Amino acid sequence: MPDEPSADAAHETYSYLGPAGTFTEAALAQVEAAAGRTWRPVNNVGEAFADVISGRSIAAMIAIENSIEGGVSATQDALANVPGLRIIGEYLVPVNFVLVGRRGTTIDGVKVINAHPVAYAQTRGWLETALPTHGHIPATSNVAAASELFLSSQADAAVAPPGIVNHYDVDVLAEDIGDNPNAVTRFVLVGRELSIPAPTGADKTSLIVELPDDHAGALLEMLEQFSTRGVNLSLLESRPIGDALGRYRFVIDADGHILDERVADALLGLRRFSPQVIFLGSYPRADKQQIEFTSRYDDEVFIEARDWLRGLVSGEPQSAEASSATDAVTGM
Ligand SMILES: O=C(O)C(=O)C[C@]1(C(=O)O)C=C[C@@H](O)C=C1
Repeated sequence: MPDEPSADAAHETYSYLGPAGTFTEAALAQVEAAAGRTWRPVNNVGEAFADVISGRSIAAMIAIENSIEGGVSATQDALANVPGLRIIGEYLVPVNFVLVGRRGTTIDGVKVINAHPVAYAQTRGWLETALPTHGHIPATSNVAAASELFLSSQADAAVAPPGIVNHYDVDVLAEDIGDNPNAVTRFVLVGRELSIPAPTGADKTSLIVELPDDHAGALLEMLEQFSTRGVNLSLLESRPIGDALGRYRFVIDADGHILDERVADALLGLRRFSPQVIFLGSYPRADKQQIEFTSRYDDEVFIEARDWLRGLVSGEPQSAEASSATDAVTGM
């Protein structure tokens, strides 16, 4: 089987949305373990995840959220539908864009533009003002948008990362065309490794959760699983499940790590409540911001409460000193 990658080769390979020069490649450049390894450019999220599942690559770097456009739906849907994937790290890349054309193109001659849909959404305001009658052809990545200008593309120009001039012989027709100069894209490194990185105190847990049969308050009940354990959410997005109109799953990022008692307890609550909970991983936050929560959700409070229950069940006499787990732990 000539196509079968050797275990060593897979161990050496990281997949990313290519070709070279994409923002995804810039995210992969932040991964220390990927330095000096093979970087395999792919055309879409499905191909990247197939590499990981088949063992061709040890991990894949994938865009998951943009500060302007929101969640990258192709990634969220693939994470919901491809079993066996785990997020092992997150990375942030500031994004801004230029408009480029083949040598000699002038901006007045631009009628049709190649652009990745997420990049197009981030430059739409500028394009609608500068080129109000333009047409748009979607591209598989920002760099592919520019490279296609040299194939049989109908487009006159492309939305691309500023570094594109290092890869292709193009004229820059306009700079800084992003609608928001502070735009950032969040990327995740996805692997198959089921062991969970140790907690750092600045972690995130990603989940996909379905609601039980349609009933009033179901979404509120799901959110209560977090709020009653003092767990803050940094992302909550709905995506259609796809089997019928009006059925949604929820993509969730919760502050904390599965080894934090309050997060583990929220997961137990979700598991009892929801017909499907997909655990995508607990991993260090890119911004390294420590998670803050009130002391009544400390690990020790959960542990003391469990010990108390165990004591009751095994017939131990109750201590009169503290009346609740929080009091016992905080000495209040
Ligand atoms: O085309 C690229 O450069 C990418 O890395 C892909 C991608 C994305 O998939 O969202 C990444 C960042 C930008 O926000 C737009 C496109």
